[in-house]
Amino acid sequence: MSNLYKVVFVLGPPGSGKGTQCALIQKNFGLVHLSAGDLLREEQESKSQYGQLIAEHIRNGTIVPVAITCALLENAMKASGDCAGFLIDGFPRNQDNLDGWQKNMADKVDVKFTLYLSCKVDVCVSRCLNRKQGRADDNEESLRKRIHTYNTQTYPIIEYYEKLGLVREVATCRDTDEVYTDIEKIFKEAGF
Ligand SMILES: Nc1ncnc2c1ncn2[C@@H]1O[C@H](COP(=O)(O)OP(=O)(O)O)[C@@H](O)[C@H]1O
Ligand SMILES: Nc1ccn([C@H]2C[C@H](O)[C@@H](COP(=O)(O)OP(=O)(O)O)O2)c(=O)n1
Ligand SMILES: [Mg+2]
Repeated sequence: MSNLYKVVFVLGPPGSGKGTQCALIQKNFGLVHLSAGDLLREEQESKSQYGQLIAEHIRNGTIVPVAITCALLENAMKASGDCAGFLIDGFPRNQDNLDGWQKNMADKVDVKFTLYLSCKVDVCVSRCLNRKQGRADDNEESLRKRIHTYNTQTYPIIEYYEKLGLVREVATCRDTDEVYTDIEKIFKEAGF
């Protein structure tokens, strides 16, 4: 048991605060934050053979095939050395992600729970439009597609983990520090 990687998945709509809260959890609990979206953007910017495919999925708000994303996550986990565990942000985002993860990673990890950051769509959209990170997908058209993908493909994954009793939900339409106070309790209760 002890040499399995501890994993917490972090899911929620675009702009719900996954990256913001993961940075705080990483700092205070020593878990390593791995954002699937960030890893895909880095892969796209390197001279990857998948660069164009990744760019198209990001702009269209659709989900990159799991073989690419899961390999990036596994490589990042192997490269990170000893840590309290991993916060896997923005994954698994659809059934293909989940199937690929179960096939390749299920016997190497101990999934503790899924942190579900819930937030109203209008708040999420306005946060993304004001994010100012120069992202190709923080525009109204891409956001409409990303929200559609979230509702039709990602939310069912949250429901899957809910049925297993593995979802911890935190409402994020509040100040960052109020949200984090609730998250901190959840991680303490889980023994981190
Ligand atoms: N609780 C909050 N209140 C107000 N703004 C927030 C809050 N959490 C995050 N933000 C801002 O909203 C934007 C999206 O947050 P981010 O953490 O990147 O979300 P996600 O990774 O879920 O898309 C960022 O500009 C961030 O600074
Ligand atoms: N598991 C994943 C995660 C992200 N992606 C792609 C498609 C997503 O719309 C983009 C951006 O994801 P990211 O998690 O960075 O976006 P948000 O933080 O939710 O705003 O990356 C993916 O294809 N597969
Ligand atoms: Mg993010």
